[in-house]
Amino acid sequence: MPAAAVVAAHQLGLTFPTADGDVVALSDVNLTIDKGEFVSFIGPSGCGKTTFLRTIADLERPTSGTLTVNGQTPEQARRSRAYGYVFQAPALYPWRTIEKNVALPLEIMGYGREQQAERIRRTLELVNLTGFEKRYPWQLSGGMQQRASIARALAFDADLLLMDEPFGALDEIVRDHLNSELLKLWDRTQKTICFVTHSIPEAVYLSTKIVVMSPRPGRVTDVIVSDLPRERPLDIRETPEFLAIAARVREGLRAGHSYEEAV
Ligand SMILES: Nc1ncnc2c1ncn2[C@@H]1O[C@H](COP(=O)(O)OP(=O)(O)OP(=O)(O)O)[C@@H](O)[C@H]1O
Repeated sequence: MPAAAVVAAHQLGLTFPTADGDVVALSDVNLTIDKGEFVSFIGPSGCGKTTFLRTIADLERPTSGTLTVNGQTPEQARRSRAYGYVFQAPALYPWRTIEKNVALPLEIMGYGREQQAERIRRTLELVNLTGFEKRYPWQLSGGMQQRASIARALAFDADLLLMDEPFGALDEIVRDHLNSELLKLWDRTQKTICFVTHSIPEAVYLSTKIVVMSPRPGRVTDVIVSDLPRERPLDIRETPEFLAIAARVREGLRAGHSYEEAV
C-alpha cells in the first residue's frame, strides 16, 4: 500500500467572517504533497498562501472539505509534532543565546540535557552555525538569524517543514546563498518542505512542485511539476529549462488576473 501523502487537501475551503462580510481565503483547494517534495506556494497578497500553511499547522480550521497531514487530522499531527514552522521574521528571543533559542522547543517537549545538546549541535551544524552557539541574536546578521530559526524548527526532527516567506526580508545576495543552502539541507535531510514566496525565481529554483494561487477567492490556479535536476547550481537560473518553468508560473499568475484587479 502506498504511504499516505504528507499533506492531502480535498475541496478545502476556509472563509473568514469579518465585519465587512465573508472573506474567502481558500476555495476548493485540491492538492497532494508527497514525502520528500519541495513545494512552493506563489501568488499575490491575499491569495491564501499563509492561510494554507496555517491550516496545515492547525492554526486555522477549514470551513469545508478535508485536510490531512501524514494521514491524520491537523490537530493530531500538531500533537505528534509533525512539523516545524519558520516565520518571515526570525522570531528569536533576544535574551536567549542561539543555542538556548534552538533548545526552546526541546525544553518544552521535555528532552534531557544531553539529548538537547546533541540535537542543538546537529541542527546548528546543518545550518552552518557551528561556533555561534553562545552568541545572542542581535550579534548575528539577518541571514544568520533566519538560519538559527530554521535550526530551531528542525531541532525536534519533524519530517515536515513549513516556511512562510523565510527569506523575504533579506537582500538578494544573502537570499541566493540561503536558497542554495536550503536545497542542500533538504537533500541531506529528505524533509518535505512547504515554502511560501512572492518570488518567481526563488520558487522555480527551490521546488519540485510550484503551486500558483490567485486571490478573491483564494484558489489554486496551476500546479507545476518541475523536471529540473535535484542538483541545482545557482546558474541553473539562466538555462532554457529554468526559464520555461518561470514563464509558465508567470502565465499562471497572469491567468488569475492577479495583478490587473483593483485592490
Ligand atoms: N484572521 C483573519 N480574519 C479575517 N480575514 C483574514 C484573516 N486571516 C487572513 N485573512 C484574509 O484572508 C485572505 C488570505 O490571507 P493570507 O494571509 O492567507 O494571504 P497570503 O497569500 O498569505 O498574503 P501575503 O502574501 O500578503 O502574506 C486575505 O484576504 C486576508 O485579508
